[in-house]
Amino acid sequence: MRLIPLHNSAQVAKWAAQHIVSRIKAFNPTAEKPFVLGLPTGGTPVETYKELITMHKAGDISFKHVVTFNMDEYVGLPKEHPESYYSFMFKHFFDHVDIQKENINLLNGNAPDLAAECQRYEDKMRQLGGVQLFMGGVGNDGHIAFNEPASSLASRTRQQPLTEETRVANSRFFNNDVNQVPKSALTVGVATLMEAKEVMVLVTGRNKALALQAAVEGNVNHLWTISCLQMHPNPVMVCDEPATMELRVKTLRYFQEQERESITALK
Ligand SMILES: N[C@@H]1[C@@H](O)[C@H](O)[C@@H](COP(=O)(O)O)O[C@@H]1O
Repeated sequence: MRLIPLHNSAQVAKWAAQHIVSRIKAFNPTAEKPFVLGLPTGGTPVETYKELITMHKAGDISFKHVVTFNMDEYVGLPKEHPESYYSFMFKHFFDHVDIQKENINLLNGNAPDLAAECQRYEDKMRQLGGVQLFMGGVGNDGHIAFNEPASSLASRTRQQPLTEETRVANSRFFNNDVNQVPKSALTVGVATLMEAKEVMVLVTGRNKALALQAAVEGNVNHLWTISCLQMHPNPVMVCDEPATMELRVKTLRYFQEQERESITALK
């Protein structure tokens, strides 16, 4: 596992955006061979999307041959609702870059057959040769995408009930009214994420410190689904200082030493 310990969330956004851009460039995508990028929502990645937009506007990167798959979507929330993940993605990213509309994939939380919708999503990812890089965030309780505690580590894309903790955390986007937060979501599974060539998770803020500890120092455990990354061949966690508060000094020093070059290379 790589852990990139940075000072603040602005640096996390910069590092993550530069990493995505360098992966896309190295892949050299074309219409026939697009780069498949997995994307999250939430407060954490907003700054990274801003950095990507800045780099795009500066002419550093094109998303023309990038195909995206979002991690999750609420069930039953109209897609035009300002807090649907569909609306989020257009507002914070898609509307500002040159991605082609037909290359955008989001789960439809209003599909008449939700199981079929999840299968369609899995099939489409596979047809495109799988995800090259999946970016994610993490919930306070260590969930990745909407793989809530005790999700099977072999789970695939499916409907998942949301825990009270997650609904309370996300009520900040719904006028602080937990009753407005949908009770379930469609989410890619842990096993779906594990098939991506690389998984990059952004972890910022003191409230993510226990999740980061579980991911890096804990055992692989379905109660902290983020810990699945320990079994992934190519995971990278990018974090700020407050998120490292629960790590052992020795753990943190190890990664600071290990990643010195990549940290100093940050422009
Ligand atoms: N389904 C999303 C996750 O994908 C996200 O990682 C998490 C943390 O969000 P935030 O970045 O707002 O803390 O929230 C939601 O539950």
